[in-house]
Amino acid sequence: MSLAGYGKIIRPMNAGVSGITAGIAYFIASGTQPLFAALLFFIVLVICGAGNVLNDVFDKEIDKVNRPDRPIPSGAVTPRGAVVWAGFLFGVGIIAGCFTNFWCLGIALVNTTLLVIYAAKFKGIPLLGNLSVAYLSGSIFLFGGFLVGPESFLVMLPLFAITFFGTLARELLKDAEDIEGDRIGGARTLPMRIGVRGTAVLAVIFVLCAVLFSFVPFLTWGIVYLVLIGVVDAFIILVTIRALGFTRPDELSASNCTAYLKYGMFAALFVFLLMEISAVFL
Ligand SMILES: CC(C)=CCC/C(C)=C/CC/C(C)=C/CC/C(C)=C/COC[C@H](O)COP(=O)(O)O
Ligand SMILES: CC(C)=CCC/C(C)=C/CC/C(C)=C/CC/C(C)=C/COP(=O)(O)OP(=O)(O)O
Ligand SMILES: [Mg+2]
Repeated sequence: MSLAGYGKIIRPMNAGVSGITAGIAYFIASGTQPLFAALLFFIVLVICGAGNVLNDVFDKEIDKVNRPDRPIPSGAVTPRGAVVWAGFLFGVGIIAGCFTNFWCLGIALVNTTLLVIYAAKFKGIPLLGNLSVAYLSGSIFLFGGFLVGPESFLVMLPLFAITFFGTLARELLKDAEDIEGDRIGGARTLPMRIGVRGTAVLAVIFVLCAVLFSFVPFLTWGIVYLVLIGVVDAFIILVTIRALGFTRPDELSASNCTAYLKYGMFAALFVFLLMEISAVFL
């Protein structure tokens, strides 16, 4: 057992970027209090981290095949220790959520419940697991906006849609990479039914939906945003179209398409941040 393992198992990059996303959403919704943004960052960091930990607990058999280097299959963290760690993080996140408002606390409770159900059940149900993670990612924008108030919903909706469809595409491609391990672990995923190529076609369709929604914020942020997000969109489309050329999970894994797609998603978040900074300071 290692303390580093308890840090690694929360997937600090994903949890940290998810937390930063909540802060960006708060300022996009016209929030002005940095302390509130920090509170949102912290809540998403610990709840997302808890979800990642619990995911690895339920995936320990699958990860022995797909990701043997992860903390639980590698022995750095025991399953029991991970369950306690996830419970602690969820508890801290919900308690911190009590210092927000009714809407944010509601989302925190719903997302905590969904993360548990996803790890235990939905992940093994074709498409339902993917839709759950896509909603969870998109909900970060709603969560950040709702601290300003429910009137932010329409402003955050396009950002929710961009994130929902972008994450949905990536989740499907990740499942296409993991077909062998998921089959051993007893999970039933959409790529098992439609194959790698069919999954890539769906991923391209969902990425194109995300790209279409990514043009909506042009109405607020103007031509500079359109140029920057256009470059990011082009990268994301090219990376996803590349997946069409593969028919086997190992080919798709070796291409690093899902990693590049994540970097493209992070680049999109950076464009949102840049636009918000320029709107406030320039
Ligand atoms: C077309 C376009 C502009 C798309 C961009 C969509 C967008 C802004 C996505 C941001 C998504 C987001 C909030 C990401 C935060 C961190 C993250 C990757 C969350 C989802 O993680 C679930 C995933 O299954 C974790 O897997 P892995 O990364 O392999 O550990
Ligand atoms: C808005 C609030 C309060 C919380 C939401 C915070 C979250 C969870 C946002 C992002 C979505 C996310 C990171 C979900 C975590 C669950 C997860 C790790 C899904 C992927 O699991 P698998 O399908 O097993 O794939 P892996 O191979 O990566 O384990
Ligand atoms: Mg997993």
